[in-house]
Amino acid sequence: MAPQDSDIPPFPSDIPTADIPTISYHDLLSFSPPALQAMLSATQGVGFFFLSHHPIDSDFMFDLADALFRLPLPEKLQYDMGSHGRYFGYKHQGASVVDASGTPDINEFYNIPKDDLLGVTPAASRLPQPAPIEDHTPQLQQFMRDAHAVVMGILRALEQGIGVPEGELLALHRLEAQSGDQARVTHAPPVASGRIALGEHTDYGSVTVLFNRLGGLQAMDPETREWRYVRPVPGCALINLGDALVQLLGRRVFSGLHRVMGPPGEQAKCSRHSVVYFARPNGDVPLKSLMDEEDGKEALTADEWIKQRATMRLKANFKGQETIDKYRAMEHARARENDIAPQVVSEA
Ligand SMILES: O=C(O)CCC(=O)C(=O)O
Ligand SMILES: [Fe+2]
Repeated sequence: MAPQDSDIPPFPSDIPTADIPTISYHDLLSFSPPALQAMLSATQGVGFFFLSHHPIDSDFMFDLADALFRLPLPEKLQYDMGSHGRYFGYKHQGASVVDASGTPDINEFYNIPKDDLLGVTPAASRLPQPAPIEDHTPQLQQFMRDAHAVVMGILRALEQGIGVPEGELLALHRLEAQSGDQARVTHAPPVASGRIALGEHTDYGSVTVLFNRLGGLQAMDPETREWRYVRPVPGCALINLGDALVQLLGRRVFSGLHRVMGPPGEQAKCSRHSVVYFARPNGDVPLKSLMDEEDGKEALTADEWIKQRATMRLKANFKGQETIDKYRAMEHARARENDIAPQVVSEA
């Protein structure tokens, strides 16, 4: 199935790639002014930054993904996310669409709930998990705690950089409170470089922590509106912000528009896994700006928002361009098209 690190063909050196800065986690934790400034420009521009010097071990998650996706399809379908009301479990290939005309996707993925793994959900309500997940429970718990801690570090740096009163964002993202946080593993079989494996989207939550070994991810350049491959940086996590956080911060930052294509060059021969931690606000948090006057509009809670966004691309709910347009404008590229400028952010 997916190749080991050592036998992955190199990412081609002759294709244009997205211009994504690398920022040290230590520098964000110490509020280094250049690091805060780099984070703000990235989250108001391309929407992504690489994070070096972080403590998260993601290697075992690639092995877990291999074991999980190798299970026979009928077994995976026992955990299908369509079978209960929560956005957790297995999404099979073709369950979502990648474009306005309804082309099916070629990614399968599996969402693992933070609340079930860390005991926030009462035992009787936890979802059953397949053996590869059960077998890795302690490591997964550690992965979730470490990824969540890194997200808290990023949120603290954003508070500092944007001028949110200290602790306000952190209080809405408590590890021990109910939320839609999840770890995700994905799998795409070898696909030609020009084919879309996962359609263009912004993430729904607060902060996404992504690990890639193979190319395939593309980010939209907000200036040129062109898609650019993201070259994975070994040892770094790739960070982007989601629409829930954009709303909490009154659009002072944006979520990066991205999609997954067949990997470039020689890498197109390989099966591809990615590993993700999606951090979201606690479920009952209303998604309205923490920093602006009340506009009197009823705000959705984080749980309501995630549910709407997460299910919009499932084939059963998808109504073409109408569905895509309804959830637009949190991302920079689209915001520019609609002439929404980022709000001014205080110098870090
Ligand atoms: O596979 C990747 O590199 C990105 C996956 C992604 O964008 C997602 O799962 O939301
Ligand atoms: Fe994504």
